[in-house]
Amino acid sequence: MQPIVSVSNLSKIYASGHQALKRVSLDIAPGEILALLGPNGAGKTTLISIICGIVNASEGSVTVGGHDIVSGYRVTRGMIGLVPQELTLGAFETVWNTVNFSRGLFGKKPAPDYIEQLLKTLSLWDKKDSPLMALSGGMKRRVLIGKALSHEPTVLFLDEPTAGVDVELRKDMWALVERLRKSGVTIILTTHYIEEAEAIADRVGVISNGELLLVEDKKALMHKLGKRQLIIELDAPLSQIPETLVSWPLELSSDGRQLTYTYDPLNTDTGLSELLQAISQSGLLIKDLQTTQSSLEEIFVSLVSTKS
Ligand SMILES: Nc1ncnc2c1ncn2[C@@H]1O[C@H](COP(=O)(O)OP(=O)(O)OP(=O)(O)O)[C@@H](O)[C@H]1O
Repeated sequence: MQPIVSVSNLSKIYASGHQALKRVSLDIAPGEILALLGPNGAGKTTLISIICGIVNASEGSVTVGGHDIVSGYRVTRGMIGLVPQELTLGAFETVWNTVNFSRGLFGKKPAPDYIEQLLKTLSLWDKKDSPLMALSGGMKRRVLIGKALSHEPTVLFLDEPTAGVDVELRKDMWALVERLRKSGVTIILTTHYIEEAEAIADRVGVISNGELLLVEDKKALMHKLGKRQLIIELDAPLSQIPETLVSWPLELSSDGRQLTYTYDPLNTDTGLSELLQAISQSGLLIKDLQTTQSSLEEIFVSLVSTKS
């Protein structure tokens, strides 16, 4: 399938001499949710800003829907909706007027039915006549999304959509992103929150120091890089690991009640059966067993730290 957004060898050196992007290449498939994950200053906003035509690239090229973003700026900008990081809204205008006005800026004919549907999707319909200053922070964020979607773009960029938002609202936002995807919009979001990428993305891109370290299917990434641990809770505490088990890479907890065995779930031979047999042969009684999978956060931290 042809990518909806294609970024090729993109570099950006700001006038200050700072290189914010280093030869980034990335294809985004129609209808996917891609999360760009990276620490402060990694280059996420710079990447989005170039694709949206707000910042010029120093090198490389980008196409949106097959059109070059420089020579075909009007077409590509019309295909894109951008929700910026900051809340930049007037105070006295109503929700209805704000969103309709944004549509007009793209030279689109009024479409009250579409805007009504959009405001309903965003749970803003009952606020359509409210002035923006009367809205909560979460509602204002949704108005920004409404503005970004007012001209019916096919690609939506969300720059840190849930920064500074409480947990409940964050979950609402995730549900909203899923609803938007179902309506056929491709979504690219930047985030510092690993759990956000874990919760909603199909693919995850990790940016650090202007470099795209990887872009991978979220599940495959967690599967590939994730280690699993078997935690064995013992019936009685141990002061040390018994002789018969010292050849196993086991860790004993400080209270002597837990043994932890770390293994690679992708290995055909995880050693689990043999380990459990050896434990039973050594006379230890097992009270409980549990396994844990390392999270995207651990994977992310280890990736970024090995590269810096
Ligand atoms: N106009 C500019 N002039 C000079 N340097 C800039 C400019 N804009 C951004 N930078 C620098 O480029 C780097 C990347 O910034 P960018 O805003 O793209 O990062 P980010 O990943 O979006 O960070 P954050 O998560 O904090 O928003 C940073 O070091 C930043 O200071």
